[in-house]
Amino acid sequence: MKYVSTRGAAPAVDFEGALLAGLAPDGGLYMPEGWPVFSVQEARAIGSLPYAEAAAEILSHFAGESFDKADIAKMTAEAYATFADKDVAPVVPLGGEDYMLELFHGPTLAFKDFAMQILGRLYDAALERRDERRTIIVATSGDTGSAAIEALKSCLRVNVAVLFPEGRVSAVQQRMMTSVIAPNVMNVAVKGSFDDCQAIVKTLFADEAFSRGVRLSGVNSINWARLAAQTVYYFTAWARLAESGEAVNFVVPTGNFGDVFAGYAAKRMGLPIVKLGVAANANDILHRAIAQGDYTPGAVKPTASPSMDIQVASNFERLLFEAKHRDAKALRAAMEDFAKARAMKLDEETLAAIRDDFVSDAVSMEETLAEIKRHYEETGALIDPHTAVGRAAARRLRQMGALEGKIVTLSTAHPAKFPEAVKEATGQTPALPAAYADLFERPEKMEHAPAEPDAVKALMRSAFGT
Ligand SMILES: Cc1ncc(COP(=O)(O)O)c(C=O)c1O
Ligand SMILES: N[C@@H](CCOP(=O)(O)O)C(=O)O
Repeated sequence: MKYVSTRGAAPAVDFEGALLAGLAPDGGLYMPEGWPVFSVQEARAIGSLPYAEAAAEILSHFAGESFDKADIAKMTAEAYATFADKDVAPVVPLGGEDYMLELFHGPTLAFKDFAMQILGRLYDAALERRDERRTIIVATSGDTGSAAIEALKSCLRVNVAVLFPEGRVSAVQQRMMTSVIAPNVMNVAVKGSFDDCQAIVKTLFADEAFSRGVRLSGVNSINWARLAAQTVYYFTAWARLAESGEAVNFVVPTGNFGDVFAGYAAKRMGLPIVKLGVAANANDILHRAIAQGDYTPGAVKPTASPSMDIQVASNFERLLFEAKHRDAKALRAAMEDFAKARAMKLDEETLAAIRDDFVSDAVSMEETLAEIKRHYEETGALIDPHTAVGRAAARRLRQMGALEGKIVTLSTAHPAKFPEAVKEATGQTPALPAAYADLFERPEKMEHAPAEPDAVKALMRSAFGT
């Protein structure tokens, strides 16, 4: 299996090349040259396997010649043994045709662990056999950072620099990153938004001398291997629900458009999905893009669901690539115009292609808190604010008739990562799992930087001696 850049000006690479590169050298994102396609029977057989085996099956299709299936199976067995729930990604009925897919049972309590626990092991194996090192840069709005640190902190061949927006992640999220004190890990509190952090990452990739010098790599969802691993839970959830092979809907709380794009990939791989619901918070650029064709970022607004406080969503480029029939030249021009104008209007053909697969909604902060309260009163269970955005959107999309039949909402984080919002909504404080009981007694270590690439470069050079 080969991987091509969405901007068409970089050579195709194999899975290992895409994994270790993160971003393509032309600034584009790698995409599989073609989709592996399964019949409904095959999808059911894969989705009904124990989670780690389903993951090995799907990932081996993406990995091609890069990794042996047996090696991948060993990695997935180890990776998902770190999860607290025996089902790894349990599906919880909510009544009627509504379900929740719980994705927060991994070591850092958010869905990012599903892919990151695999990526750490793939990096280890690839760098060991190449006898190479990499410097990994991560932009985070709170969850990717801790998942990456947890997965990579004991990789001997990588250094990890994590950029997070100062004061814009929850206290638990921050501590889960900054309390890991290891020689190959550096946390940087950046004065700015997540978009500023993500823009610095892309600038450093584009800086050829720096990027080549430090052997830069990235494990944000720009990295195709992240999305490949995230397709798996769509298969296992569907197999549990669709007794007669019928199609179901998924509603996905969305920020960088990675998780919902993994759902789209699953659909392209033959999984019967009616629609994918994009649930945004007040940073509603993706809802405006899908509903009105207007992809124009505003200033990032702080909300009760901080991990989704994102305007420029990296993976939207992957969707545009597909919607424009993989016309990389046209997309490259569109992305260059977008970089200059900070606005993009989607043409009718592109919009129609997107609307074949997606519906969308945006949920305000008041609605998010009201949803946490409603869910608690109706079920006795606490949900985190990102999940609440998904549930509120799912209910509204059903009421409007935009979604019919079974709806699975992705529950993307543990409520204890966002105790302030949950308490405000319900008066209850969700308890952190035992592994984090002393989180606030642990020492913290972090650097501080303005939202400037040169400042981050200097910190990376001094921390890692590169
Ligand atoms: C808890 C949580 N939910 C939802 C999202 C949105 O996921 P994505 O960025 O893949 O759209 C994120 C991060 O972005 C997150 O951390
Ligand atoms: N919500 C994310 C933002 C980065 O997303 P990614 O999926 O591209 O890594 C976070 O928690 O950091």
